[in-house]
Amino acid sequence: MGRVSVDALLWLSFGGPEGPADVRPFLENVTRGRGVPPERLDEVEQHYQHFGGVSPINELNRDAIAAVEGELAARDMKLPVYFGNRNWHPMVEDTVARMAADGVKRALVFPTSAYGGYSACRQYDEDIIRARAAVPDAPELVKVRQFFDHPLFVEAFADAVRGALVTLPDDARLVFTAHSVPLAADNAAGPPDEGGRRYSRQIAEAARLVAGKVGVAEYDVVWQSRSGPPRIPWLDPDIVDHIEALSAQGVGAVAVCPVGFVSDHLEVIWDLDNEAAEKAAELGMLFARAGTPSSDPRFADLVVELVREHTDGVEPRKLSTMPAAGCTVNGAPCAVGCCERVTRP
Ligand SMILES: CC1=C(CCC(=O)O)c2cc3nc(cc4[nH]c(cc5[nH]c(cc1n2)c(C)c5CCC(=O)O)c(CCC(=O)O)c4C)C(CCC(=O)O)=C3C
Ligand SMILES: [Fe+2]
Repeated sequence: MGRVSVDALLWLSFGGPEGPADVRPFLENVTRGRGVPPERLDEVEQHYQHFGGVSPINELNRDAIAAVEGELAARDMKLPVYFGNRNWHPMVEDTVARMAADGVKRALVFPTSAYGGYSACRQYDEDIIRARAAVPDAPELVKVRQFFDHPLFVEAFADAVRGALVTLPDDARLVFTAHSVPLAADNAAGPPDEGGRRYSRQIAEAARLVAGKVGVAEYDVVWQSRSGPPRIPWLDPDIVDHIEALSAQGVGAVAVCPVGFVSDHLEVIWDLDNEAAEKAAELGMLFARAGTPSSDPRFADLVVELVREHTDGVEPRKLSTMPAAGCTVNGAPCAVGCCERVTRP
C-alpha cells in the first residue's frame, strides 16, 4: 500500500437527535424515500422520546473522536479530526464546507460502520458525494476500508463477550446480532461477480472470529431492528423471536453480542437492553449483553491503524480471507455495481 499525505480525518456517522424536538425531523431525514411505514416511525419516535429525545450516538462519537485525537497526538500525527453525520447535526455537508474553508485539500474518511452492503457502506459513499457536490473546492475524500475482520475489532468484541459470559452459567447460549436489512439489499451486497450477500457473510465471519477467540464452538447469528413493511422479506430470525425459540429448547441463559454495531447507540440499548432483555426475563431466562468496541481503548488504535495504512503504508491486518473492500475515493463505488441501492416496491 502506498503512502499518501492527508490534511485531516473526517469522522462520518449516522447522527441522532439531541432533544425531543429533533426526533421527528431526524426520522424524516433517515427514512426519506426509503418506504418505511408511518406506524413504524411513530413506534421508533417513542423509543427516542423514552430517552428524552436524545440518542446516545452523538456523545459516543464525540468520546471516540477524543480518544482518537489522543492517540494521534501520542504518535505525533498532526491530523485534525472533523465530525459530520448523514442524518443530523453536525451534517456532513456543513462539516465538509468547514474543511474546505480551513484549507483541507485531501482527507481520509472513517465511517462508523465495519461492514459492506448498501446501508453499512455504500450509503456513506453517497453521503460523501452529496457533501462534496454541495461545497465548492471540496477536499478529496478517501474512505478507509471495512474493518469487520481487523484483529483489534475482533479482540475488543471477544473481551466484551467474555465479560458477558462470566456473569452467566456455563451453559449460556452465545447469540450474535446485527441490524436486519431487506433480503433484496443483502442479495445486492458486494460486487455482482461475488454472488451477493456480502453484508450477511461478513457478519457471519465476524461472529465466527469473535466466537473462535473466546473459545465458544456453538453460537447463533440473528438480526434486530427491522423496519418492515411485513410483506417484504428481511434477514431473520429476529433476536426476540430467537430468544423465545431458545427458551422452548430449554436454554436458560443467553449472552447477546451486537457484532453488527460499533457503539451502544439507540438500537442497541432499546432493542436489546429493553426488548430482548424483557423477553428473556418474561421467559425466566438469564440475559447479559456484551458491550461494543467504541468504548474500548483498542478502538482508537484501530482507527489510527486504518489511517496509517494510507499515510505510512502499514500492512492491512485482516483475520479473514474475504476481500478488503469499502475503500473509496470521492464516493465512487469500490467496484462497478457494488452494494447498489435496491428500490422498494
Ligand atoms: C445495516 C444498518 C446499520 C449498521 C451500519 C451503520 O451503523 O451505519 C444501521 C445503523 C443505524 N441505524 C440507526 C437508526 C435508524 N435506522 C433506521 C432504518 C434502517 N436502518 C437500516 C440498516 C442499518 N442501520 C435499514 C435497512 C433501515 C430501513 C430504512 C432504510 O432502508 O434506510 C431508522 C428508521 C426507523 C426504523 O425503521 O427503525 C432509524 C432511526 C442508527 C442510529 C441509532 C441512534 O440514534 O442511536 C444506526 C447507527
Ligand atoms: Fe438503521
